[in-house]
Amino acid sequence: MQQTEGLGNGSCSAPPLLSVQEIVRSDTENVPERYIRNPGNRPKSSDISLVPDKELPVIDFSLLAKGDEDERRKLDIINHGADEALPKIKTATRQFFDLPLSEKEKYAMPPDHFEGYGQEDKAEGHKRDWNDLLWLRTMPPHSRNTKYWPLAIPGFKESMEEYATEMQRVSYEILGNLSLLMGMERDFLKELHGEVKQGTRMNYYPACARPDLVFALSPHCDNTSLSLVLQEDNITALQVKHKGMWVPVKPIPNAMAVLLGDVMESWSNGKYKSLEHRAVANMEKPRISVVSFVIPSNEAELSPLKTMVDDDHPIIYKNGVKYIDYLLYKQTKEASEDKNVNIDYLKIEN
Ligand SMILES: O=C(O)CCC(=O)C(=O)O
Ligand SMILES: [Fe+2]
Repeated sequence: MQQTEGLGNGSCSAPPLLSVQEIVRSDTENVPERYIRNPGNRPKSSDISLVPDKELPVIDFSLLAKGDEDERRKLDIINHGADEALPKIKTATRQFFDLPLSEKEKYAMPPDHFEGYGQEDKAEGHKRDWNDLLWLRTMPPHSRNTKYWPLAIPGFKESMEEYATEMQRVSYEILGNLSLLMGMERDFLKELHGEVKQGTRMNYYPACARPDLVFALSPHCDNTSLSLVLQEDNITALQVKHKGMWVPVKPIPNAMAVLLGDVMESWSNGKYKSLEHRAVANMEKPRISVVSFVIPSNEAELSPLKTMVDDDHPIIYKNGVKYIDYLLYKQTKEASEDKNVNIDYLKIEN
């Protein structure tokens, strides 16, 4: 089996660029050792082609925006009004990954950085995901690092700007509704973020000859307040953990999945759980996804809201953990341990 890992430009100082897309380009059967999970940590064969047996809740955003109580607290969202932005960002994502490696390399993620083109950081000896990505800071506009933006692709900038604006609008509406659900004023959660940051992650998962041996994306929780996942139509690959079982999230064309993250679990004193999720690979065709992350400022405090704590709901999450401290802890752990680090760091018991 040919090993195509570490596609560098040959110079000693440049870090090797890893790309699963390049691995399968020359040999579609190739699954290098570093991607093969140890037995016991593989997707169960029956989990790879999970057929949704029940419908996940679908939020009609137009009802949510009108203040409809029943629409609050659901999972997939439709009628969000971003109908033009979504297909455009999918096209832009495909166009980026279709570029030759020599072009994509121009946007390569430097070592120990999360922004740019590459793969998620994993320490030596730890298994990699069957995933290449482009991670960009997208909001606020002054945070954009355009050296990582593939501006040579016609229309990329406009598509990304439109998508970023639309995702910000949708996120604020969701945060507003969650604030009301938690007994606070509409603007409360948004303001708790400090300056609200938005990151966009474009994912590419090539077809894989052995989806039973790899994870497209390891099980994880997002370190966000919430994440909006735009999926490829017609491929069911995203799975969420519900009552100990992996449940597939069947894509609804032009809808997004809303995943609450660790920050919301802490703010809600555990009422709204950070959703564990993962993606499985498939043999037939490549898949893309685009994720919009809602991220608090470094100084934002992760403490349960006063309205979420009473005699029946004693405080179980710490007060006053700075977002940056939590993030650094989680990043160090995730890179050095081949497992999902859960939210325990934020719990008082720990
Ligand atoms: O590709 C997907 O469906 C999920 C992506 C995801 O969870 C992430 O990028 O954090
Ligand atoms: Fe995620």
